[in-house]
Amino acid sequence: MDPVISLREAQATLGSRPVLRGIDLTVHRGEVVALLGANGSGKSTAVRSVIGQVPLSGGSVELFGKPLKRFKDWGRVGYVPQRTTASSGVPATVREVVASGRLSRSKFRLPSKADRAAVDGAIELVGLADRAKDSVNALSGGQHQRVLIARALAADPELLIMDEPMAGVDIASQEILATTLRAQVERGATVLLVLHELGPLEPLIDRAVVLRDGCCVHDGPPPKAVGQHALPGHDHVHPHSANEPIRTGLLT
Ligand SMILES: Nc1ncnc2c1ncn2[C@@H]1O[C@H](COP(=O)(O)OP(=O)(O)OP(=O)(O)O)[C@@H](O)[C@H]1O
Repeated sequence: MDPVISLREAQATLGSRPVLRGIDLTVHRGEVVALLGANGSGKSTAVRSVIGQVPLSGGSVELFGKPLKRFKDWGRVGYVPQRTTASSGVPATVREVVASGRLSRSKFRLPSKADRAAVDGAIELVGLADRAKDSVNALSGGQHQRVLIARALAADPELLIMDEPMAGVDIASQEILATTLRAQVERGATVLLVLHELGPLEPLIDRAVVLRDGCCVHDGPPPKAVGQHALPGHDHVHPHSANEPIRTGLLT
């Protein structure tokens, strides 16, 4: 098995708070792994440490078998940050934002025919072809999310890391994204997803890793949703106190 992500004994402190307290997370080539856990359990921090946005205070990260410090091949990695807007304050069209995701592949030369086709293909995949020339400022929250996903797909990444890609996306669009992701997996992509609910992605998930208070408490088959959490359309974030058992909606 060929590890694409290896996080070993990862520790991170934000402010004065220990947020990752010795996490092991390995994602092998071609696997689809869901990172689950209550609000504040450290999921975003874990994925941000994988791409070098959060420095580790202990432990190590490797990407494609290389220590993060020596990893330079960012065109192989697509990242969708936790819900944010695709707009940077500078007016940009959907196409321009998605094309920015191709820069790591096109090495800042003029875009080739293949670059343009990849950008168009990514926009098509997320169902925004008719909005390609619109300003991202004119999009809804869920459409922004789809632009960010298209931006990550534009470089044809071998590894896709997505932080709650379904947040705020309606069921119909979730189905579109599930189909998009299935196509990526079929072409051999490796995927790490932070999720609250597996929803339409459930059939794609090979393994689930559950965090609690910065520690890994489960690494294995995805837990089955039961009760109201299994209902289609169930999509809410649970308020969690530190002493409450984890109820991700998947474990109960
Ligand atoms: N920049 C920061 N400075 C200080 N503490 C932070 C910072 N970012 C996150 N934290 C804290 O780290 C903990 C983990 O945050 P993180 O965003 O990784 O959780 P999460 O599991 O992704 O949560 P959610 O499901 O709400 O997105 C939280 O307690 C949070 O308050």
